[in-house]
Formats: sequence, C-alpha cells, structure tokens
Amino acid sequence: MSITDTKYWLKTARTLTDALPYMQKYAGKRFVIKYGGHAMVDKELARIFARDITLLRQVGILPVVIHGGGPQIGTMLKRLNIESRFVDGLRVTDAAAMEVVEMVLSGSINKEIVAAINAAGGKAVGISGKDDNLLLARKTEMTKDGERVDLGLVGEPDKVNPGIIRSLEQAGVIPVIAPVGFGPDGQTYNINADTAAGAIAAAIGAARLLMLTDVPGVLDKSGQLVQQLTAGEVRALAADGTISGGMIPKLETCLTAVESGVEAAVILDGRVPHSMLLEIFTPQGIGTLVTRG
Ligand SMILES: Nc1ncnc2c1ncn2[C@@H]1O[C@H](COP(=O)(O)OP(=O)(O)O)[C@@H](O)[C@H]1O
Ligand SMILES: CC(=O)N[C@@H](CCC(=O)OP(=O)(O)O)C(=O)O
Repeated sequence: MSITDTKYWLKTARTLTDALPYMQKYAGKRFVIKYGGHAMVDKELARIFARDITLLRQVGILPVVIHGGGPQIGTMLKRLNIESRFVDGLRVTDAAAMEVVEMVLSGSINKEIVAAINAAGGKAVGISGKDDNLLLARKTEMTKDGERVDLGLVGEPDKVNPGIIRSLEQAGVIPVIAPVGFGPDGQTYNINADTAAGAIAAAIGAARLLMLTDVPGVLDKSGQLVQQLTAGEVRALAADGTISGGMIPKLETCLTAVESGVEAAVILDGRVPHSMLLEIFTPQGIGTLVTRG
C-alpha cells in the first residue's frame, strides 16, 4: 500500500469515527424522508438516494420514505391530454386526473424507489395511504381572496393509523409510502406528498422530517439561502410573497410537524449527492432548518 493510499483510507476512517456520535444519537429514532418528484428525476441521484436510505437503516436509524411525483404525474396527464392546474401548490384533481395520480404514485414511482432500495441491499416495501387505513383523508376546503376554491379530489390527512409502519419497522423493513388516501365514503384522495409526510412524521413521533427538493432550501428575495426559520418568520415570508407555489405546503408542513412534536424539520437540496448524510452525520447543516422558535 502506498503512502497516498494510506492517507486516503485514514481520511475514510476519520469520516466514519466523526459520524459515530450522530449514529449513537439517532439510533432507534424515526426519520421521515419526503422524497420530492423533482429530486428523483436523475437516475444516478436516485441510486445514491436508495443507498443512503439503506445506510441509515444499517446504522440503526428507522427511515420512513414518503414520495411525491408531481412532475411525473404532469407528464402522464399531458400525454393523455388531461388538463391540470395548481392553486397554491396543490393540483386541482378531477376523477380522470385522480386515476392517473394513483397509477403514477402507487404504481410506477413507488415501485421504482422500492426496487432501488432493495437493489442497494436494503429491505423495502411499498404501500400507499390506503394500506391498513394508513391515511384516512377528508376533502381539502380552500378559500382564496374570500372565494371558495374547489380543488376536486384533493384531500388532507384526517387520521393517520401508523400500525402498518410499526409492523414493517419491527420486521426490519423500510416503508415507502405513496401519498394517496381515502375517505370514509371510500373516495380516493390526492394528498400533497409534503402534507402526507408531515402528518405521518407527527403520528409516529419522528425525530426529524427531511424534505428533499430541487432548491438548496428556502431562498430570500435576493436568492440567498435562509439557514433557519421560526414559525413567525415563515408566516412573514408567506405574507410578503417571498415563498410561493410548492414551497407553501412544504413550509406549512414543516411548521405543523414541529408544532406536533417533531424535533426539527429540514428542507434540503435533493440534487446534491448524499445531502441527507451531510445533514444527519455532520455538524454542517446544509438546508433550511424550521424550528418552533
Ligand atoms: N422562497 C423560495 N425559496 C425556494 N423555493 C421556492 C421559494 N418560493 C417558491 N419556491 C418554489 O418551490 C419549489 C419546491 O416545491 P415543489 O415544486 O413542490 O417541490 P417538490 O416536488 O420537491 O415537492 C421550488 O422549485 C421553487 O420553484
Ligand atoms: C394535491 C397535490 O398537489 N398532490 C400532488 C401529489 C404528488 C406530490 O406532492 O409530488 P411532489 O412532492 O413531487 O410535488 C400532485 O398531484 O402533484
């Protein structure tokens, strides 16, 4: 072995021992990871994500993956000539769109993530909010500028039954969850993946909610990363229009989660390889941390 090799491997060994305090701190804790549709488009990044999730489980952290798929649903709807539009980051969903949403989320995307984790040597099982009544939903009621907006079959979690997550966890399995729920009338609802992730994180007493997306975190008006936000600051950013579109449900979710007992919620850049590992195992916070304040 050359001196260069030794230096390289010493660095690797140091990295591992540097991570030890974090592994000890988080072993046995539940981490909910929201894997956004924008973060999963690159094949190599998707492979790295699956390996990182497998690594978390290997070191004793209990990851629960909730995935989105907004861009992928958009592509399929376009192919089928079904129109869809968004109001404050939520897709107005009629019956025809709902069929496509469920097919894309619970079908192709869910199974791709499950297969990638299993290929990385992990043990993952894909479910949706319908399995074992995980996500019971009610229709989302929205008013905008004093007017009622009908979002169609968009729902929000009314009750979370986390039994299935616990059962999978006990069997050493990583749950991968598609954000489709159903109501008491048996109606299928399209739930924003951020909202679903927040509700699940609160229901299972997660230590962390990590939201992987396609921006470095929350950006201020001049495009700079905001490293930390309290509830009051989030409301101010929403009121002055600094945050818009998909960032609105994302931050609302972070707030609800931390107000419901999740220790911290972080918005992270899913396009950065190993962003989860950097966030969890180093003192270098890399996204926007949302706290109760
Ligand atoms: N202040 C802001 N900082 C960062 N992103 C913002 C902000 N306001 C709006 N956004 C938008 O929010 C998007 C992330 O939400 P979304 O598209 O729903 O992502 P995902 O599919 O990962 O859930 C960003 O791509 C960006 O266009
Ligand atoms: C109601 C609503 O908007 N549902 C989302 C569900 C998928 C999602 O949230 O995907 P991302 O996380 O990739 O944005 C949608 O139809 O696009």
